[in-house]
Amino acid sequence: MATTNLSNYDKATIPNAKKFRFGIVVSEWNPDITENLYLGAKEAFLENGATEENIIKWDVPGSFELIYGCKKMIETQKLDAIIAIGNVIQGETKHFDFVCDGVTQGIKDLNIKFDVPIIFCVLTDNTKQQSIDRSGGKHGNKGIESAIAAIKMAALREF
Ligand SMILES: Nc1c(NC[C@H](O)[C@H](O)[C@H](O)CO)[nH]c(=O)[nH]c1=O
Ligand SMILES: CC(=O)[C@@H](O)COP(=O)(O)O
Repeated sequence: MATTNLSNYDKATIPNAKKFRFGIVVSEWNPDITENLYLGAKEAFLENGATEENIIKWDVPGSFELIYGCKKMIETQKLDAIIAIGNVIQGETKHFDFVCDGVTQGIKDLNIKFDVPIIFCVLTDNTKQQSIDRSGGKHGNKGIESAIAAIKMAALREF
């Protein structure tokens, strides 16, 4: 099955992020993965003109808590876009299915309810290796891709 890697982007096609303020909510489950996703996103923001003081990071216990964390961030911070970062890896039970579906639906609902785009950067993988490959490995870094999406959506939000 094809795996799309958008981590290598043409900077000339990305709006300058200097005037935007971004939030990043990061799940503490699988921190080796989520921290790499966060660092990829932060570096991409900075590379495209964002400033350190305009990148707000909050940590939450797990991917399911990304929903409340993003909601609270929207309600208390003045932001142009948010990235929700998590990594859910299949275990022995159906809990994987419920966490993945719950966070997907929750983030979708927030995108509908509020006027701040939330980018879905939750890796939902069968194996740890799949997560490694997508957080700075052979399939790129989904954190970078999410930051580019956040910049584009922040620009779109201005219309
Ligand atoms: N198994 C994983 C979880 N599970 C925890 C849930 O996200 C949540 O924190 C708990 O159900 C309490 O509400 N979370 C991940 O992010 N990744 C996993 O692999
Ligand atoms: C996605 C999860 O919550 C999962 O990693 C927990 O593992 P298990 O299904 O073996 O309890």
